[in-house]
Order: sequence, then structure tokens, then C-alpha cells
Amino acid sequence: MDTAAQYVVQARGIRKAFGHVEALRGVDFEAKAGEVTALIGDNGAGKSSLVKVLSGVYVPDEGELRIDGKPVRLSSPADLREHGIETVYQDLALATDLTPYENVFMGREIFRGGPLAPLRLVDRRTMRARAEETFRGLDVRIKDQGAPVAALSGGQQQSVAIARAAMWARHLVMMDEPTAALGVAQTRSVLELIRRVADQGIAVILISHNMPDVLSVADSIQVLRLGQRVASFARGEAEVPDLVQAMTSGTPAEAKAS
Ligand SMILES: Nc1ncnc2c1ncn2[C@@H]1O[C@H](COP(=O)(O)OP(=O)(O)OP(=O)(O)O)[C@@H](O)[C@H]1O
Repeated sequence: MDTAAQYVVQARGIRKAFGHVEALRGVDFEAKAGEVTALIGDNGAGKSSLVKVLSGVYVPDEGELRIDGKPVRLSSPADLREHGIETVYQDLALATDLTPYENVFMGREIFRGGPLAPLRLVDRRTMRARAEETFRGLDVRIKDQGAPVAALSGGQQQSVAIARAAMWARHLVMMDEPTAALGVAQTRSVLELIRRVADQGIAVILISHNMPDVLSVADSIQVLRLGQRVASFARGEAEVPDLVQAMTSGTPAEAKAS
């Protein structure tokens, strides 16, 4: 039986309005450790708004948010990091003139002699070694670790952003359309990377418009429509037409038990 404690993140009855627009109208949502949970829905269904609530960017008007079973109030993205939650946004937020390891540690640098050392010298060697260990652990292969991120392919840049999130996340990584700009081969390798991140015991929330991608990688698929969750499918329970049907005409009454 499902219990609150079994979920890394659990949202209940989340409401968020912007003036007269009700972006979220009592959304329920949950994600488990070690699983990829896809969040799908037509344009304007409320996916980005929900992710922004889960990442502390928006404070919900109503509803409850639990992390590891405990009620939390996230009111800034900094709160989120404290809870071990990372987000990979569409623009990746990489500094393209910096190397992969500098990006991994951007804003979280390690200093020689620790945080209280009189001379704040960045410990490049340790940072690079730790970042490379993370890349290896996730099988992210980057030919030239000393080159700026700008020199990498789109797929490799996406992989650096995902590996960075996975390294810092203790609980949850959220990814907004991570394969939208990629070709076929790069998409496949990023999907495999997403699977490996989940296999490390982290909960992954994946927003995607690409139904075959979602079906290939997700353990659970949750469908939003008009600011509400209208369906929830476990792996193997749905094919593309079922997803499209739920996205375009689902009603909460039709939702399968989640
Ligand atoms: N900051 C905002 N101000 C006003 N309205 C907003 C704001 N953010 C979202 N909305 C509205 O809330 C609704 C849900 O939008 P949201 O971006 O969450 O949907 P989405 O499912 O992510 O859509 P898309 O796939 O197009 O990104 C839409 O009607 C949108 O216009």
C-alpha cells in the first residue's frame, strides 16, 4: 500500500493562480526514489508551474508539499538545494566559457584549507577529480575535460548539466525537456543517462513532449490537464494513444489509481 513516507516528493491539492488564470487547480503528484516519473500534458496544462512549485520558485496558494514524508514549505530555490533537490532547466544554466568541472562546482567551489582558511584559494585539483569521478560513475564520456563547455556537442552539454544535478542532488532531480534540442543518437544517450541517475536511487521528474521518449524511460507517467492530474500510469500500462487521450480529454474521474 502507498504511504506518504515511500515518496521522495508528494504534492497534495496544489493550487496556484496568476490573476484570473488558475495554472494549478488542486494538483496531486508524487515521485519515488530510484524511479523516473514523467510529467506530461498539453501546452498550458501546468507542468512548468508545478515544477516551479516543486523547486521553490513559486509559493503555492494552497496545498501541501512533503519531502521524504515530512511537510515542507519551499520559498526559494536555495531551500530546495538544502533539501537535496536539483533542477535542470531547458537553458541548462551552464557557463559555456568554463570547463565541465568548473560548471559542476559553479557557486559551490571547494577552497583549499576549508571554508575558514585565510586565503580563499580554489582547490581546482579536488574539484576536477570529484567531477570526473561523477562523470565516470554515470558513464558520461567527455574527451577533453580541460576544454570549455562551448566546445562540446549539445548532447554532451546536456549530459554535463544532468551530471552536475545528479552530483548535488540527494533526493530529486527535475528535468525540463532535456532532449528537446537533440538528435536521435544524442537523445538516446541522454535517456540512458537519465535512467542511470534514477538507478543511483535518486527520484527523477522528467517533463517531456516526446511520448516515445517518455514511454521508453519512465517508470510512472502522470498526466496534467488544465491544472489537474487526470491520469497516472505505471510502466507498461499505456501506449501513445492512451497518453494522448488522457492529455486531450482526460478528466480526474478517469484517472487510474496512483
Ligand atoms: N507567470 C505567469 N503569469 C501568468 N500566467 C501564467 C504564468 N505562468 C503560467 N501561466 C499560465 O498558467 C497556465 C499553465 O502554464 P504552464 O506554463 O505551467 O503550462 P505547461 O504545461 O508547462 O505548458 P508548456 O508545455 O506550454 O510549457 C497557462 O495558462 C499559462 O498561461
